[in-house]
Amino acid sequence: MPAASPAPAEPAASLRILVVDDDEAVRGSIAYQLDRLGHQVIEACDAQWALELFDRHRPDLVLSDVDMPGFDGCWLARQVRERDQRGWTPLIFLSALGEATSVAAGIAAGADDYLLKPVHPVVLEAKLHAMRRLRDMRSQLEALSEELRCANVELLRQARHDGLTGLLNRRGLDEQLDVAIELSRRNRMPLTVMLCDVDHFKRYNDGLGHHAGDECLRHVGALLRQLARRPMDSVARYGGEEFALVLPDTPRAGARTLAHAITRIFETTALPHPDSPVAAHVTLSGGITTCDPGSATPAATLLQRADEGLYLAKSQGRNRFVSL
Ligand SMILES: Nc1nc2c(ncn2[C@@H]2O[C@H](COP(=O)(O)OP(=O)(O)OP(=O)(O)O)[C@@H](O)[C@H]2O)c(=O)[nH]1
Repeated sequence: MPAASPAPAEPAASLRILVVDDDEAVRGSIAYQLDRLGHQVIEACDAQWALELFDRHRPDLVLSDVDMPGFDGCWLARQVRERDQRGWTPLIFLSALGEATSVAAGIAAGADDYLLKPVHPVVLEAKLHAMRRLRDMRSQLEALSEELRCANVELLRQARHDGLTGLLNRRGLDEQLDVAIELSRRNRMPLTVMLCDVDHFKRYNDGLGHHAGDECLRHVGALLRQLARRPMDSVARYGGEEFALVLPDTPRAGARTLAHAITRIFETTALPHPDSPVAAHVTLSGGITTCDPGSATPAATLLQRADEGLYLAKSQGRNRFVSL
């Protein structure tokens, strides 16, 4: 019975292969075989030159002799693995040294396979297919881990932002506030915190429906963002219809100016409020507190003072800001 011929290998996608051998005839013969299989070949006659070419071309695969003058294949394998820490380049040793200890040392140095020279062309082709499969798996893994990384970044972003307005949520603001307090202490800058609340928002919802209420909150958020637009300013939806602003390097006078601008922009935008005893448009009440340069007042104290100011603004007739 005729010997079964090897199963035809799937066509190999072109690989960039670094061939390292000090024997020009051996190197040329391997390069010729690889070239015929459609691969792109880079040749090096010693380990040091191979490493330079590896850095320059980042090949898909390294085929290297082990016993070479100067640095040997094991040295090359170790260097490649060191440079490869974020990825993985398959490396196969082609050697005339077939003792078990040589094979073990080659694999320990970082090789993925160890073939005895001369290598049968069919065996070499089969090994290339195996390495290509591994390379493709690695690419898929890399793509997957990049997807996961992006998903994690998005999850972190969502954990700190409010879905309705796109502003920071309470958690995001608390973090920003801690950073702002520390910065204000170190740089001896004043720090202002404002809490604002939409006046008679229950009536707004009751009159126009929750959907319109949501739209109104988006609008309020956008207006506040528009005014508090310094790079270090933070605007957050702090809860239901309550918004918070953290304004580093903002003294009392600056805070008053901003509060005035907020009241004015709601007047000029005049978003109708059909059932507000305060005005025909949506209005805000707010509490303001400013800590003096370097005082490092705790976050809870600042928020409590701003909340007391807000309570006073509500009780004094709404549509105003009270600074404490
Ligand atoms: N549409 C909508 N309404 C919300 C949301 N979160 C909270 N609210 C509503 O906001 C209203 C807040 O009502 P209150 O706390 O009584 O305050 P208010 O009516 O604004 O009255 P004052 O603050 O005293 O001026 C409630 O009706 C909540 O249901 C939201 O995400 N969307």
